[in-house]
Amino acid sequence: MKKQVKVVAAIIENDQQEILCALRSPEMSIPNRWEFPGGKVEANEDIYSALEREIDEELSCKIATFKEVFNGFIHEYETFIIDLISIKCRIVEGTPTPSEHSKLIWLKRENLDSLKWAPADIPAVKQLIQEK
Ligand SMILES: Nc1nc2c([nH]c(=O)n2[C@H]2C[C@H](O)[C@@H](COP(=O)(O)OP(=O)(O)OP(=O)(O)O)O2)c(=O)[nH]1
Repeated sequence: MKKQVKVVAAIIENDQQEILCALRSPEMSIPNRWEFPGGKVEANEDIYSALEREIDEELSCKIATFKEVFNGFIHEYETFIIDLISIKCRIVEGTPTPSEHSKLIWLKRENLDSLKWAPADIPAVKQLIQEK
């Protein structure tokens, strides 16, 4: 049976209504695809604290999360099943600086579909494009 992992992803919007997009590096799983930064929720961790921890580790900055899920989607990859939970956030301290990702870019909603997203992210991307 495939393992199911619970992953939280940050939809970080800046004052110019742009969204932070992160490119997975060639060394990561699902290489060279764009995603919303984040990672796996650990046992006994709530989704919001998990996201704050992941963003601190991956991007060296602090976020505040909206305490609601923007989009939840279960996607079956070849080797595992992902329960991807996307949550809107804003930066409260520091500037996002990549440590694992190849690149970070800020994009207006209408340009989000120009990127090659990780398959599990597509519903969240579509919802973002449609919401305004
Ligand atoms: N952070 C994040 N991960 C995503 C997204 N979409 C998506 O399919 N994923 C996948 C990629 C990874 O397999 C997994 C997240 O794991 P992770 O970012 O903690 O990476 P990891 O190094 O612990 O995982 P792995 O490479 O060992 O599989 O979810 C997304 O938008 N954000």
